[in-house]
Amino acid sequence: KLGMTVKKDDNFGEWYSEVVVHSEMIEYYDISGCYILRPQAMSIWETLQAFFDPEIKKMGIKNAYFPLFVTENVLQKEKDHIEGFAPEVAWVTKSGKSDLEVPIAIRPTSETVMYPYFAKWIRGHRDLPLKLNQWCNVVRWEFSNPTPFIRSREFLWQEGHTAFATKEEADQEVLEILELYRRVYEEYLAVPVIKGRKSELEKFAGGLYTTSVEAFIPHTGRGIQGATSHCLGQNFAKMFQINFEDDKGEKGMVWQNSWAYSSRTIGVMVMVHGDDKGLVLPPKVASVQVMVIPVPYKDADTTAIKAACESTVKELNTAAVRADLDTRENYSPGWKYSHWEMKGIPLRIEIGPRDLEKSQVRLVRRDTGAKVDVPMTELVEKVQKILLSIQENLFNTAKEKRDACIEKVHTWDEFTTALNNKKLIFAPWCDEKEVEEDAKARTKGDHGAAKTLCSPLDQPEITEGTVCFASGKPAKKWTYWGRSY
Ligand SMILES: O=C1CCCN[C@@H]1CCCn1cnc2cc(F)c(Cl)cc2c1=O
Ligand SMILES: [Mg+2]
Repeated sequence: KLGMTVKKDDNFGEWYSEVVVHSEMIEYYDISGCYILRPQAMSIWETLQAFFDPEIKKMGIKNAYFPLFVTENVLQKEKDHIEGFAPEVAWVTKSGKSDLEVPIAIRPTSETVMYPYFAKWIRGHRDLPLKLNQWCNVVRWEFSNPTPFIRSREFLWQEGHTAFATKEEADQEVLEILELYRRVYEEYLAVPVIKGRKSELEKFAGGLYTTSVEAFIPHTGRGIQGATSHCLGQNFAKMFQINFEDDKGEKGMVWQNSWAYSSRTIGVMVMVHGDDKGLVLPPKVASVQVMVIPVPYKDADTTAIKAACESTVKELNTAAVRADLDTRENYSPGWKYSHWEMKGIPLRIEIGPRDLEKSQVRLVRRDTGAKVDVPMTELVEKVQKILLSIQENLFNTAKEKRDACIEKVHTWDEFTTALNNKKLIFAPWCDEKEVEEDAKARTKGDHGAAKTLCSPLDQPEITEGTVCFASGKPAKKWTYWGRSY
């Protein structure tokens, strides 16, 4: 395989496409907007699932699996739920040569698939809370620029759908799930995110309120929604007649939530950490954390070197470090270094004749390129420490870069300047829908309009007299604004 040819600073879109393909995470497919997830990508997906699934089970959520297909009349159940989404619904209209009697939609999300059965299963308050999740794919036939992991016509996600007797229970779960999403990004993918609430304009129209974790890509100056946790209120309970008899014998409607993260998480990680050598994997999601490479010298004892590599891998694997070795003779050490750097392996171990003599190995970090010689007797402890340090360094570096992009503004002029400087804008806002709509209209351009990303749950104080940057009205919230994916 050729090396990287595009630099991250020169052409981000082409760089990104090259990284995901050359790191062997993605293979492009002959249907636009569809991508093959190769093992490295799938193993990251599985690692995140291995964290998230037990966590939601601890919260009493059970996995189920609902059909991929939904009938037209059920999908159309509620106009405002699918308002504007209709063009992206994919339909099955034939089987073999014959047309289907009634066209069948492929789920773009599963509210309308699930909620008729929630109505059937929920009768009394003893049937509550009902808390289901499914790990599945969904299809949205979008036409705006398809991007591997970030925007694809089919993607993997988990979608949680829960129903409670009281709003308080729903409100609490929304935030518990949001904290899990923060952990997926910050503890596993080493990507800093902001927990916040979506504006009335940006929220899920079918719900009561939407919370999200928002990431930011400094290179493009664009925000990206990382995951979302909605409180649906009783909107869907009304639509689908999901009510129950409470303990006083009265009929009440349930309070619902729905929440999701998707394979988009992987793309955000690539964008944030990748560099001009290719992918950079945080150790916690790296299927191989350490690659051991023999450095044979012309007359050196290659057998002894190979044996040392094998015992090094064995020792690391015994200590639950995911290590592998590359002893292929038809590739030079140099070729292997750039190959495994391209694949994002966090740590490389080189073992040559000099290392053998001194009973040491050379460790090379993928994040900083730093090299350190370590006595073989201290191998495991040093490798474990360095892997932790790489995980932390990736997060801290990403956080510093993200924070350096944050610009606090107070006026419209400061806002537009910051926007054109690709900043993540933090502004006092009157929280009025028309003002956001107006700001969007005024910032329309070939880079896309500015929009609210979220109002952080952790709100700074609004000092007396602070006015909205756009309308001049009294400010109600500090809100992050920017262009987004
Ligand atoms: O974001 C989540 C968490 C997990 C469950 N779903 C919600 C809302 C999804 C919004 N949404 C998003 N996209 C959609 C696309 C569509 F074609 C149709 Cl018909 C509906 C929707 C739609 O409702
Ligand atoms: Mg969409």
